[in-house]
Amino acid sequence: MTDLITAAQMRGIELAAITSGVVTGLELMERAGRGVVAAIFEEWPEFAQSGGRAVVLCGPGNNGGDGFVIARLLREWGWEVEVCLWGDPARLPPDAKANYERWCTFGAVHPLGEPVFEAAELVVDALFGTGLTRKLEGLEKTALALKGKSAAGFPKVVAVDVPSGLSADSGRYVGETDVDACISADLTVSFHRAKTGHYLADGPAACGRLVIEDIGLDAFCVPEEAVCLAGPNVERLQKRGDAHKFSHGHAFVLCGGVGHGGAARLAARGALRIGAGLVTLGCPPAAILENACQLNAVMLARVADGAGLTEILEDSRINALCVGPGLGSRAETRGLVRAVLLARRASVVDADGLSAFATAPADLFEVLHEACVLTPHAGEFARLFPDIAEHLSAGCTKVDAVREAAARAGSVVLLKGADTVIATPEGRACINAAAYECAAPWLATAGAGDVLAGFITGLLARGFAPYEAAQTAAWLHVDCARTFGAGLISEDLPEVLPSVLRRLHG
Ligand SMILES: NC(=O)C1=CN([C@@H]2O[C@H](COP(=O)(O)OP(=O)(O)OC[C@H]3O[C@@H](n4cnc5c(N)ncnc54)[C@H](O)[C@@H]3O)[C@@H](O)[C@H]2O)[C@@H](O)CC1
Ligand SMILES: Nc1ncnc2c1ncn2[C@@H]1O[C@H](COP(=O)(O)OP(=O)(O)O)[C@@H](O)[C@H]1O
Ligand SMILES: [K+]
Repeated sequence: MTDLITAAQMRGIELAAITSGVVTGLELMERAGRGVVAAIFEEWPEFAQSGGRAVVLCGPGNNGGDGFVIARLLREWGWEVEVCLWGDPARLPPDAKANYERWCTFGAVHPLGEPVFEAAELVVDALFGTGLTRKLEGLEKTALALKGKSAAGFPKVVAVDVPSGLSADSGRYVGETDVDACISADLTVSFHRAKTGHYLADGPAACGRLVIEDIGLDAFCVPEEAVCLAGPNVERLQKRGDAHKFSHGHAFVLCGGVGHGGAARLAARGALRIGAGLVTLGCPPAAILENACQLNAVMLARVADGAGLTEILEDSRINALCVGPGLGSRAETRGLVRAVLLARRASVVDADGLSAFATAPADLFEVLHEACVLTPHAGEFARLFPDIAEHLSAGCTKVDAVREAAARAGSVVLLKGADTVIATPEGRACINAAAYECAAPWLATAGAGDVLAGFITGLLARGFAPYEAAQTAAWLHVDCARTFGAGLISEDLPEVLPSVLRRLHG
C-alpha cells in the first residue's frame, strides 16, 4: 500500500531525522536537489546527453534552497543556468542561504521579474513547496509565460515538491489563487512520500507526471494516521475451490418503479460479476414484467412496500443490501431505506437513498450502522453534510472532509470523483486515484456509480469488511474502465471485470 502524507507529517519526519543526528537539513536539501536532477534526466534522457539552457526560479524558503542545489548540479552537467529569486536573500532560512551563497560563487541571481523563457529548454519551479500558506500573488506573468510553450514543447517545466500555488495537502490552489497565477508542470518531483495534494482535486493536472525520490528517510516512520492509495485485496478476491453459492453470500438490490429499473439492474449485475453467490432484485409488483424481461441469473422478488421488504429480509441468508440506485424521490423512499438499515445487514446506501434524506440527514444517521457504506457523489454529499461541503469549498482537504462525514454517519463513506476518498468512522482513509497512469476519464458516464454500488454490495455479500469492500471495489471499478478504455458505457463495467480479475490472479 502506498502511503501518502501531509506537509505537516513530512515536516515531522524531517525534524525527527535531523534531531536524531543521522542527517543534517543541508544534506537533505542536497539529496533533494540531486533527486530532482536525476528525475529530470530519467524523464528526458536527451537532457543528460547535451547541456542546454535552464532557468531556475527560487522562492524565499527551503523549496528555493532545493532550487539553488539544482542550479549548481545542472551547471556541473554543462547546462547554462539562469537563477531568479523571489524575495530577499538576507531572509532565506539557513540551509537555503548556504546554497544561495554557494551558487553566488558561480553565477548571478536575478530578481524574479519577467524572465525570457523562449530560449530555455528547462524551467525549474522551486518557488514554493510545502510551506505555501496563503494566496499566491504576483506570479501571474511568470506562470502565464510558462504556459506558452514553443512548437517543440519547450520549455519543459519541472516543479520541485509541488507546483507553486498548489496546496500539498488539498491539491487545490491555496486561498483561491487564480489558476493562471500558478505553475503547471510537466514533471513534479517530490521527496520521501507523495503528498495527499498530489492525488486530490487539481493536483494531478498541475503536477503533470509525478516522481517520488528517496532522500534516505525510510527509518523515520510514516505516522499511523497516514492516508494510503487504495488497492485491491487480491487474495481475498479468490474463490475457494470447495465452496458453494451460499458460501459467497446473497446480495439483495432494491429497485425503483416501472421504467426506472436500469440503475438497480446495473448494480445487481455488478454484484453478481464480482462474485456474490446469489443476487436478488426486489421491485414493485408493477415492475416485475419489465425486470423479468431483462434478467436471467439475477433473481426477482416482489417488494410492494416497507413491510414487504422487512418480510423478505427475514431470510437471514440475504447478507448484503443495496438501496438507492434508481429508487426515485417517492415519499416511501425514506421508509424503504430505513427498513433496509433496520435489518442490520451489511448495506450500501447510494444515490436516491441518500438524497431522500436531504431535508433530514439525522433521520438517516440514526439508523446507519458500522456495516454500512455510503457512496455519495459531490452533490449527494453536500445534501447530507452541507456544513462539511462548505469546509471543503473553503479549502479543507477531501480526506479530512470524508473522515468527518464518516465519523458523523458512523459508517464508511466513499465520496466519488477522479479522486475518490474512502474513510471509516475511526479515521482510516484512502484515496482511489484515477490519475496519472491510472486516469480513467471514460468512467464519467451515466450509471458508472450504480455499478460501483453493486461491486461493493457483492463484496459485502462475500464477507469483505465495509472499508475493504469499498476500497477493493473502487480500485476494480477504475481498472475495469481503464481496461475497456475509450467508448466505455456503464454496462461494459461488469462485463470487463472477469478479464481484470484474471489478470490480477495471474
Ligand atoms: N521537509 C523536508 O524533509 C524537506 C524539505 N525540502 C524542501 O523544503 C520545502 C519546504 O520548505 P519551507 O517550509 O521553507 O517552505 P517553502 O519553501 O515552500 O515556502 C516557505 C516560504 O514562503 C513564504 N510564503 C508562503 N506563502 C507565501 C505566499 N503566498 N506569498 C509569498 N510568500 C509566501 C513563507 O513565509 C516562507 O518564507 C519543501 O517543499 C521541499 O522543497 C527539501 O529540502 C528536502 C527535505
Ligand atoms: N473523470 C473521472 N475519472 C475517473 N472516475 C470518474 C470520473 N468521473 C466520474 N468518475 C467515477 O464514475 C462514477 C460516477 O458515479 P455517479 O456520479 O454516481 O454517476 P451515476 O449516478 O450516473 O452512476 C464514480 O465512481 C466516480 O468516481
Ligand atoms: K515548487
